[in-house]
Amino acid sequence: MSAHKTSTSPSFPHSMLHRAIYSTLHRSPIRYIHVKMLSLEEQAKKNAAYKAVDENFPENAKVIGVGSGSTVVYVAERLGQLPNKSDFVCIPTGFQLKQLIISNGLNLGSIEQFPDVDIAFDGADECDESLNLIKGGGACLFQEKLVAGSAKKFVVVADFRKKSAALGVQWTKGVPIEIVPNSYAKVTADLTRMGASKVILRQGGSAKAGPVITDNNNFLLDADFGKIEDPKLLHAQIKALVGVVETGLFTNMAKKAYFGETDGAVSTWSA
Ligand SMILES: O=C[C@H](O)[C@H](O)[C@H](O)COP(=O)(O)O
Repeated sequence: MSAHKTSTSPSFPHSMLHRAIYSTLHRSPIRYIHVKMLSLEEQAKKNAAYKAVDENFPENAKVIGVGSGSTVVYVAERLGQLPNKSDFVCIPTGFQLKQLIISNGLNLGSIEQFPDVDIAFDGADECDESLNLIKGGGACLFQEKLVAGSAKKFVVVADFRKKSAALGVQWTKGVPIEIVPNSYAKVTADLTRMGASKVILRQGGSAKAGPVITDNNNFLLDADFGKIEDPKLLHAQIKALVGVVETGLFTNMAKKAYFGETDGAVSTWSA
């Protein structure tokens, strides 16, 4: 399935913004003004998120799914600016968004209370032109799939770095796989037999000694399969392993993807 692509002019070109602020500062007697500048990547995330919300928020929507990561921060921000924000509830996909929903003055709900989601917005670690995704770089893949799978429409928001010719090409950390903790040795061996060149039990690094624990009290494996020719088949094979809760391969789920570009434009891919 080939994707339909569009690109729109920037509504607020990044370089123009920089030039305007630079010249204002140099003409001003007050030289030391604190200006919050977004990096190119952050501005791209924000542009994509704002446009995705503006173009897709359904009229009279009551239940909105909001995923996890650094890009959906701007989705929550935009939702919080809507004049009708008291008319809908937002369903988070993890602890991070629960807090952001509250801090943006939005109504917080749960997927147990509201299993029929009108639309879900979420980021991605990698997206191909058929809108297959790798997700889970932030350890939230299970609840993300639960919410996206409950939504009438699933829209991806990302910056230019996430576009890829095929999964496993741009994102080289491996496919995130959520597993029941005591199955990690068995599932690691299974994945290696299936052809993974490297399987890593994700660690908390300097923030935590030992493995990352997901919001569902599970572990994560990152399994490197190189370039993934058939994401749907690979997902089915991994999912069939005893111990696997969910994979970070999202296939046939997203309807549209918004990418913030380096020049301030937003391009889209459609399924
Ligand atoms: O588990 C995390 C999620 O799948 C994120 O949506 C994904 O990692 C993308 O995050 P970001 O928007 O920070 O690139």
